Amino acid sequence: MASITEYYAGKSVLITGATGFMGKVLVEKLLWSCPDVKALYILVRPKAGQSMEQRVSHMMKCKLFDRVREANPDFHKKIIPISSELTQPGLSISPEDVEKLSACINIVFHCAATIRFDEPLKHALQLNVIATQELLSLAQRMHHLEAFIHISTAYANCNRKHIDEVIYPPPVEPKKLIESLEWMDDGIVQDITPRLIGDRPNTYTYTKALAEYVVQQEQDKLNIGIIRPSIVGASWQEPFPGWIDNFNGPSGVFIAAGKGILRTMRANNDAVADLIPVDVVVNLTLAVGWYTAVHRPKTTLVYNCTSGGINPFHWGEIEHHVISSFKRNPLEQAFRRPNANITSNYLINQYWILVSHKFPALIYDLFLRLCGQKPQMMRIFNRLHKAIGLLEYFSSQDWEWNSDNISMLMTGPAGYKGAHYSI
Ligand SMILES: CCCCC/C=C\C/C=C\CCCCCCCC(=O)SCCNC(=O)CCNC(=O)[C@H](O)C(C)(C)COP(=O)(O)OP(=O)(O)OC[C@H]1O[C@@H](n2cnc3c(N)ncnc32)[C@H](O)[C@@H]1OP(=O)(O)O
Ligand SMILES: NC(=O)C1=CN([C@@H]2O[C@H](COP(=O)(O)OP(=O)(O)OC[C@H]3O[C@@H](n4cnc5c(N)ncnc54)[C@H](OP(=O)(O)O)[C@@H]3O)[C@@H](O)[C@H]2O)C=CC1
Repeated sequence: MASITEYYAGKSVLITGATGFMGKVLVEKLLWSCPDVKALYILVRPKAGQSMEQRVSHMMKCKLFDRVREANPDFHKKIIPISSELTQPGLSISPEDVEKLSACINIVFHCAATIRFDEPLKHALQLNVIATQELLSLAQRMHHLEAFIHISTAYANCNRKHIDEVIYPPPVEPKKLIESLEWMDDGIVQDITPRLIGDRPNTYTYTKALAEYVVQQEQDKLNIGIIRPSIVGASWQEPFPGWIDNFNGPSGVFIAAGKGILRTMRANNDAVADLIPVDVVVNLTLAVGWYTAVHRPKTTLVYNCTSGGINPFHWGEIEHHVISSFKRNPLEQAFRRPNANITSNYLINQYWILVSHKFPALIYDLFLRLCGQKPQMMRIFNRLHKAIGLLEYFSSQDWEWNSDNISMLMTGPAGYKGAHYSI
């Protein structure tokens, strides 16, 4: 049986979301560990005044790609950008590119999504659900497709306490929701969003749950694997320890604490902080791609890519590690010396917000005004409070994820022993 590295040799891979946090690490790892991969087709849109080509060339200069660049200075030749805006009909891929992809792609990794917790429902639906449907339709036109791997989230079913590696019935039939929202203006959609999302905390988890369902609907036609990572953090080992390029999830909170801005946050000290390093998720993704293509499971397998069941780490411990490490390695231009407390008590948290956040911000802004400068601290705190308000749901409770399929992959007859793909 082909090893993971052997499997990818000579294959053409399509990746969505390759410019994102996880997508970049996936591209790097494929180029590094599977040097004989034939080509990586990546769907990219122009953004922020940069063309698709400029964005890709900028991305390849990133430190993340140092080891690949050193091993093969021509590595960029394997990356083939395809212009695509996923929110447009047909993913706005040109007919020529559709032909090209249909003729050569062997495996699809669908990473693109909006991961914002405050995304308006229509947009979250458009990107996370409708674009996924469009990609599935494109995949069905691919003559040599061996596997379609969809990246979901462990929190797609966060309205449950125990989460198995199954696709749960969707909160609503996606097709009906898409049809209904089509004629509604944004104001109406905003008004009914809380009723629609029900016991889920945001449009992100809601639309990711719907996306899992639409992916599963194609299981008779495609060979599918679904990966559900929990809270994806900085790299553990590869390409080097500690790589991260965003403020998502807890990383923005950590930086705010390191800058001495964040002094208090509502979280449950004893709740499991289900963090998973990005390189572990990427290793699993490549292993799942290989397993799905080679073993062709009869039904869609779901992989809960979580850490809490194996190596639990708690928010209380994180607080200690974050603060002590910023005390040892202080950040530049900190507002105050780092010192943060997490509490599960609403009133205590409100008290410390007043005393340790708002009052110092007020004083500092007054000082800035007196110096003839624009006040800024209260604005920063308001944004921080909005962000942590959206994150608290996840740091205040525990979930239990079954991870039998991950164990099967690592230790079962598939023989995946983790060499070069530690999970
Ligand atoms: C010391 C004690 C520590 C104890 C830790 C305790 C608890 C940890 C807390 C939380 C853990 C829960 C994590 C749950 C994750 C669930 C897992 C998932 O499924 S994945 C996807 C996760 N998605 C996200 O994390 C996205 C969340 N972010 C958003 O939804 C939005 O960014 C927002 C928070 C609503 C803010 O939106 P806004 O429009 O106001 O800002 P922008 O996003 O446009 O960003 C503007 C600007 O600010 C920077 N930024 C963004 N977030 C932060 C932040 N948290 N802290 C600091 N700065 C932040 C951003 O980079 C932009 O910068 P620039 O303008 O320069 O580009
Ligand atoms: N980060 C996390 O903690 C977790 C993430 N996940 C899942 O992992 C996957 C990747 O997440 P992550 O890398 O963190 O997310 P990022 O936000 O870093 O990346 C999102 C990617 O999607 C692309 N994208 C977004 N909108 C469009 C669009 N309209 N057209 C084309 N491309 C678009 C982005 O492209 P562009 O650069 O052009 O914006 C980017 O490449 C997602 O499916 C997410 O749900 C699951 C659990 C946790």
